[in-house]
Amino acid sequence: MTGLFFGSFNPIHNGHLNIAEYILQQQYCEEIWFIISPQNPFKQEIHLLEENLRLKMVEAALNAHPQLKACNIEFNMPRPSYTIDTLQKLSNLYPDKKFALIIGEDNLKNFHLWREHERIAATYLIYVYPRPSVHTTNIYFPNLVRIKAPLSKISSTEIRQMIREGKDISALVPSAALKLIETYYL
Ligand SMILES: Nc1ncnc2c1ncn2[C@@H]1O[C@H](COP(=O)(O)OP(=O)(O)OP(=O)(O)O)[C@@H](O)[C@H]1O
Ligand SMILES: O=C(O)c1ccc[n+]([C@@H]2O[C@H](COP(=O)([O-])O)[C@@H](O)[C@H]2O)c1
Repeated sequence: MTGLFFGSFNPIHNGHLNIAEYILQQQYCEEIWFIISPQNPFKQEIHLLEENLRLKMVEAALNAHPQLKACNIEFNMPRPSYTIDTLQKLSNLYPDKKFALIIGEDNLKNFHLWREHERIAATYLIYVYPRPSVHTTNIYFPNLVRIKAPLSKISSTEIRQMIREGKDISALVPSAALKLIETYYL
């Protein structure tokens, strides 16, 4: 199984990396592709760093992890980035691969608002990683797999804020991407 970890990664942080490592360690997937979305349909463009810079940070962070790859397939696709379109494109390009989605619980909460969410849920396994302060126990569908894993409070929003305030973020982001992150967000 190839896990598709969709995200803005603005910037990538240790929460993301811990999720991916846990999913590999528990053998839910053999490899995970980080799909950098230029424009989440629900996020304001103004808050997003240019996608090529976000990609560079993800590549730096994943460099030492052979089972984790950065993927820029959405860079040449229409905006905003609708996940159903990317899933279809990837399934056409890689007919022999089995894909599953990986999302945080905050995204599960809004999943019913995603374009063609019923088709996504009918076609792909969806691994949901728990997120603090988000409660979605009322949501159920057959392809939903809840990962029972340690919670992480880290968010990209908090990291951007800390950089603006001159605080030390080194414990929160992958060390291989630290310099790039500090440079791009200062
Ligand atoms: N600490 C976390 N715990 C669980 N899931 C997370 C965590 N951080 C991010 N995710 C999930 O990873 C995916 C990509 O996240 P994203 O790039 O939006 O990071 P974020 O920290 O949520 O960013 P922002 O604070 O800018 O919204 C999403 O599905 C999100 O739910
Ligand atoms: O397809 C949709 O309708 C849709 C709606 C909201 C979010 N998404 C995708 O969900 C992913 C998670 O986004 P984010 O910003 O929380 O990391 C990202 O790839 C978005 O493009 C997709």
